[in-house]
Amino acid sequence: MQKRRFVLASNSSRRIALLKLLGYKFDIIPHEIEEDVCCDILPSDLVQNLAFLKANDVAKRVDDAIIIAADTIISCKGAILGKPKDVYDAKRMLSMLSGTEHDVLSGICIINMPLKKKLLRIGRTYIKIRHITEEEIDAYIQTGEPLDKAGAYAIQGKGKKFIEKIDGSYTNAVGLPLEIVREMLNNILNDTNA
Ligand SMILES: Cc1cn([C@H]2C[C@H](O)[C@@H](COP(=O)(O)OP(=O)(O)OP(=O)(O)O)O2)c(=O)[nH]c1=O
Repeated sequence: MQKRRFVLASNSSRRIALLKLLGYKFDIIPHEIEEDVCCDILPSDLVQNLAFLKANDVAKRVDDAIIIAADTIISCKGAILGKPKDVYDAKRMLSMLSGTEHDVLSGICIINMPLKKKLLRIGRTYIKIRHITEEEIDAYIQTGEPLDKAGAYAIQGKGKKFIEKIDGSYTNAVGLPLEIVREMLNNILNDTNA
């Protein structure tokens, strides 16, 4: 049987670390997509579309492989939050999220190039954030942690102190729902033609 090559289309150190936990050997080829978090689309459609664009971007640059990509956004009171543009945007996001509840959505796309098949799934985690004072927001932004995270916080980092409640997959909030990815990869490996 032809040896399958797995590729993670990501630059995220968190996604790389999470995928390693599943025990698969994989190459890392960062996508080159400019993510545009627009608001005239359902959050669930947006996050899956972005995950597909990332996987498809790398699929154009490799021979037959199984490509995994993901995208994570925050959906809060009708607003969609991606990564902050700058420290001011990070402050806007954290002020909006302070004292509220919201969903973290991660879209997963796996392209099985040998079979020309595409799998799309979505993970959803409910998060409740306590009230955060302006001084705490400014101090948190100073750490730099918020600047490359959707919603300008990291549940797995210094941002954990703001989290009042988590309902659902922790790894989904970090950016790669392992339960879902494991199931998708098992489906692909069980696919007799793969
Ligand atoms: C909500 C939340 C997001 N994040 C991260 C996950 C993602 O890396 C990032 C959202 O940005 P994404 O655009 O999903 O991903 P990325 O640009 O970091 O990486 P790539 O597109 O190359 O795969 O926010 C956390 O690390 N912790 C959290 O609690």
